[in-house]
Amino acid sequence: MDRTDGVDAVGGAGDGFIELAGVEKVFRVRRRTGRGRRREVREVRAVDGISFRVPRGAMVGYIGPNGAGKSTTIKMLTGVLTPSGGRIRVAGVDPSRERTRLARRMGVVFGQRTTLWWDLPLRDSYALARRMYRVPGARWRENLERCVELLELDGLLDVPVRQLSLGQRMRGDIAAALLHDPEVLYLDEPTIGLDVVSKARVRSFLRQVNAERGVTVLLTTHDLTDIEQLCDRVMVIDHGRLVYDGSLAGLHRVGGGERTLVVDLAREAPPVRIEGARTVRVEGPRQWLAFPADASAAPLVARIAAEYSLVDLSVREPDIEDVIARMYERGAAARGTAGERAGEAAGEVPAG
Ligand SMILES: Nc1ncnc2c1ncn2[C@@H]1O[C@H](COP(=O)(O)OP(=O)(O)OP(=O)(O)O)[C@@H](O)[C@H]1O
Repeated sequence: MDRTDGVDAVGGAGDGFIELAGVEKVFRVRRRTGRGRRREVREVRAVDGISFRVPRGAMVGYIGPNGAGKSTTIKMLTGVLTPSGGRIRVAGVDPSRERTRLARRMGVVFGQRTTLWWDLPLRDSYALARRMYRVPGARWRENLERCVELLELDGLLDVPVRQLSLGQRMRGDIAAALLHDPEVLYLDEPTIGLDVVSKARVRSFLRQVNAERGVTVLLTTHDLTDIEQLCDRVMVIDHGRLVYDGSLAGLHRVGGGERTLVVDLAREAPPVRIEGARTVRVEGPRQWLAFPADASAAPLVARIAAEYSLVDLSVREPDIEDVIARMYERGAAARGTAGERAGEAAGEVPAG
């Protein structure tokens, strides 16, 4: 398999701005069971020996099914949780030991929760954060202006957070995470529940922040389009273990899934017949065409446009759950730890 440009192979050499070596997190859950209401302690291995390195300035996807251990990893990276085993370094610092020192250097967005003050307008939330991080006034104003412009927050700064739509609130949260010039940004489902337009805005902003300021970004998402549009590298976690580290195209190759091209024609037509795709659904002028997930949609679009009158189109990524299930079916999720595979030349390694 070919190595992805700019990708730091798992456990390989390079500037590991974020470094995890054999990291584990075990939760002990107490519950009362049976008639006697006996107390039982159950162990949940949320993260089970994960190793990877992310170089400074990279934008990396961290994906997996529900309960895989993504949020737990992010909480350990931010220092909110202490690992049960292994070692974490972010910019050379142990996050759980020096959480406050690191807090100034990182931004965090949890898509399902806001870090903003619910009853305050965005502007006041930002002013409070500015005092907390002690950012010089001129720098703060410059950052705020840039975020307001790129995230289209103008007109929203004086609205109390609870009155904002989900998309507006998310953009407000992303700005809040960046106003103190962090070197690293952790995003946990930043596009969850957003409409297409808001998703596009958020993605374009993240691309700019990464390119212009060199902010290192670790992104968890259920939407593979986020990964496709933002990340050269994706890591897949399942049951607390890293099962893949490489490019999205490589993941599709080992997962062997299909993407769907949704086309809107000018009028109803019989199922489209073109080479490289098969029509799986027709509803009025809209048709769904499945094609191999590691293939490009561009030639298909060109073929359809040449023969049909095309009004609109979009590409849908397969579900993460399906991709991972197929990886296991095909035996592509290899045994052995990610660290052990460091010697292998591939950037696209099914790890496991
Ligand atoms: N504080 C906790 N106490 C006990 N178990 C926990 C705790 N936090 C997480 N877990 C368990 O650890 C496992 C991993 O959870 P985690 O939230 O990290 O997964 P996730 O990949 O982020 O999932 P999702 O996509 O659903 O948010 C799950 O089985 C979860 O129930």
